[in-house]
Amino acid sequence: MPSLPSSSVADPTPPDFSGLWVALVTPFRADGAVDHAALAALARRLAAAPIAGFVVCGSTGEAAALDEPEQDAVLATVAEAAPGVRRIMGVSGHHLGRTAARLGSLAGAGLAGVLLPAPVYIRPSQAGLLDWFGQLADRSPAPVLIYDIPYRTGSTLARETLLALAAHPRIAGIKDCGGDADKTRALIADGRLQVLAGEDANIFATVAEGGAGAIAASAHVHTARLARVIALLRDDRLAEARALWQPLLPLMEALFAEPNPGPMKALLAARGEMAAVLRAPMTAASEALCARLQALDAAVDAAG
Ligand SMILES: O=C(O)C1=N[C@H](C(=O)O)C[C@H](O)C1
Repeated sequence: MPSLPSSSVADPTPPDFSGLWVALVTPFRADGAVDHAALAALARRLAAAPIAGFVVCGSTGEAAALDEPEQDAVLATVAEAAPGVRRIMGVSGHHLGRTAARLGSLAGAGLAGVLLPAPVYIRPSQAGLLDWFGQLADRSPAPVLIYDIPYRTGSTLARETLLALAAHPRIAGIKDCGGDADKTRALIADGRLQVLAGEDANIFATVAEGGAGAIAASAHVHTARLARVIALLRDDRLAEARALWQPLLPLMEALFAEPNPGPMKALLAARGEMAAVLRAPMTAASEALCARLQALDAAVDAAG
């Protein structure tokens, strides 16, 4: 196994990423511009729930369709609307120098962390992935969460690679969309990375097996309920957690029945919180799914 490049000095206190992080959508107006008023109102509403914080400009935030000034403006709006809530910023790319420079540009942003995926489109070797994350972590102004999402990046991070990266003092956790339960368990057993479920339907299993929490797009709705599920699981109160979780699952599955974040934006639009507008190539959810989402959303409320 290749070794890590040189790294920075360890943080004295390891950061705590446990709990529920909301992977924020970026609302757009009908003319396609970022709807900062809707974003601020959304951040204020969610800040009242017991969340760990926000993930800004992740895949749910349509970061790939935002230029850097827009991403900075989105981050600023969230920080201003909910100043007491921690923020993780998504940073992705496939050019090492430009991605490192982007990280450097966020130095004064007061971030709790950055969420870094593998370089998209390139499909490097495991040694190349180790180098990518190691070099970026060396230069990151905030603790790094590895975003393991092979179906978006095209690169699978092997268990050995992740365990090697866990030795880096700036790499604190993983958003786990890896689709490999054995790998998830090995990381939890190893204990150095905080494992956050990144697939909404896997939240229960991951946290029940010792994961620290979740980063979830579905957390825009029934937020307190989902946060409670995680808290109960972390407290070994399985039956109570299951009772709250089960009514959420059909809605969660429907929220990913079409490409995220179309369904979530449709539901938030039906609640009057924003327009159901996405930037190309993402598309709005179908009318049939919108109707189903509203029925499933009401069913969670009815479940009490
Ligand atoms: O943006 C995120 O973070 C999330 N992305 C996943 C995705 O790739 O669609 C879903 C998850 O709920 C949060």
